[in-house]
Amino acid sequence: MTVGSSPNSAPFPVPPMRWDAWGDPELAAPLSEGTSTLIRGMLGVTGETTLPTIDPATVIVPPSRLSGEDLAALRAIVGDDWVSTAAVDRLLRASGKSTPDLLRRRRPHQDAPDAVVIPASDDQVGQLLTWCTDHRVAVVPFGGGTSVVGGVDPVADGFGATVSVDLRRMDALLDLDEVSQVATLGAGVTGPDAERLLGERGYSLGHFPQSFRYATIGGFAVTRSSGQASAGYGRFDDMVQAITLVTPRGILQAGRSPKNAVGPDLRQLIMGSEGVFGVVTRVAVRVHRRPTATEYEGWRFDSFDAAAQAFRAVAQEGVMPTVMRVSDELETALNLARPTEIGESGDKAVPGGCLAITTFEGSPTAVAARAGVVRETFAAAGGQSLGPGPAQMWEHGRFSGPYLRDALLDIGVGCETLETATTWARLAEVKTAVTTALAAVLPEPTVVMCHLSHTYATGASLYFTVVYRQEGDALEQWLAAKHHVTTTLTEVGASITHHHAVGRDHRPWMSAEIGDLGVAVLSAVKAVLDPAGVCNPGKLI
Ligand SMILES: Cc1cc2nc3c(=O)[nH]c(=O)nc-3n(C[C@H](O)[C@H](O)[C@H](O)COP(=O)(O)OP(=O)(O)OC[C@H]3O[C@@H](n4cnc5c(N)ncnc54)[C@H](O)[C@@H]3O)c2cc1C
Repeated sequence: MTVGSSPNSAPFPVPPMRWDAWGDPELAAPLSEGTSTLIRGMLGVTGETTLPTIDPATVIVPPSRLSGEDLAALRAIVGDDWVSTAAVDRLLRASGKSTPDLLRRRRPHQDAPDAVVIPASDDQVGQLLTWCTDHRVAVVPFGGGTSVVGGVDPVADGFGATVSVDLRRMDALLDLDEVSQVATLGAGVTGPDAERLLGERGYSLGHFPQSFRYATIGGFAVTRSSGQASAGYGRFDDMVQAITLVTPRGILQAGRSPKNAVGPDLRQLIMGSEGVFGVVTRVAVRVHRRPTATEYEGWRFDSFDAAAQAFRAVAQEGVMPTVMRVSDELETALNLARPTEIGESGDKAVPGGCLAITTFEGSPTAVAARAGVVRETFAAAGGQSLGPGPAQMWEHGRFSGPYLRDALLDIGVGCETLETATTWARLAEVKTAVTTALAAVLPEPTVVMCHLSHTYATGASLYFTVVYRQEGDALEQWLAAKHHVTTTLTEVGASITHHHAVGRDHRPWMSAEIGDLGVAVLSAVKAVLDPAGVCNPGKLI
């Protein structure tokens, strides 16, 4: 079955998103001639990419393995209009958006779920899970499809077919408790819709991952996402008050008060479950009054080590900005904190040093007090204030970085990100280990840049961007590098992921991270909730 028309004219379109690249086609821009020449020269790229993009009309998607009777049964559950086997709909939900995903999208034969099914209620999700259990069909929950770890790949794993269960009809603000500042949102609400729905009532969620425009409340919860404002508002798993999971065995409802002592916290079991225990249909989250004041300040530090010490001092003092982020020397030199200026000659205000940015949101009094404490700590640690400009510019361009990756792939340059977390005591060692591991397996010169943007009292996440010359089979080249660097992370005792989650890609290292007993515990929970194993096979455990 060929796609035959643009995936963007699908019967069930996703928010404007290229099927074979990141984001809104309207916002994608090719690299300027100057930038392209600079990067190719820097990395020694001479030829064209080994994998050019392909015409969607020539893409071949296997026919659906579901029979007419199967589809009639699915339609009886969710309604006639909410089941599709159109190749375009299936293709739009066939993978996430990692670099390996985008490289696979440059091939004519594509794997895809056998149908897209869009339920509207807990009851419909429950009926779907029962039908899929009885008919040996795998279920892949789908939020925004922004997974970068193979989380939405249509893995059949011994089942007769796969269905993509898209949560987009669960898109409402179901409740807002203004006294407690807790909002209950449907799992399919996207980042912008959450801000719009809450904004109309004077509130904000404050969760802004770089995938904000597409990713959903359910996706944030089950991947334990961390947004750019994690310093001020916390990770998504810090915000969750209650969560509803529909499983093949029934509904698991967890959380009825901010904290309790009722045995292990089942909310934590559902968060991070990545669809393997069932489908999250709604989440109650802490929200904030919309800020009435915002302050921005950029800083220069002599080195990444000096900046990391300043960040540690701030986190351990406990008075945090809303956003706190620092680029290492290389990322600063290449302007990656301000993607709209990439390829220009680096930040002249921070020659040889590192650019840090802070923003503060809240009431004018709270903002002034927090900014004062942070300013004092940064200055004492050798930071030099650059005024509001750099932080405002970062905020302006903060969602545009991922578009660059597709432009780089088009000129034969590989680009991918990876992340980890460790303690402050091991931060420098882990940063060096990752950089060395990538340089050892990718062609010389490979550029490995790093930033800190999720900071805690006891440690931080390190986020790396890798840019390298593609050689041979571009997909195999990156998979080999990723394998080597993930193994290195386990060897140096750092986490295999801080917020990208496990999915299919990190699954082989789960025993190294949580031990065989840890994997057995999660498998036992799955056996209880999903005895037939239909929920997202091949992911997490
Ligand atoms: C360019 C880019 C930037 C990114 N930036 C960030 C970032 O800053 N911070 C961050 O944390 N992550 C980031 N990510 C990763 C990704 O956006 C997150 O993992 C996000 O939380 C996934 O949400 P989603 O709705 O798109 O989920 P999907 O990609 O649709 O699904 C992710 C996983 O969750 C499962 N799932 C989805 N919804 C449900 C549900 N309702 N019930 C049960 N299972 C479900 C899926 O089966 C899959 O296993 C980025 C990704 C990209 C491509």
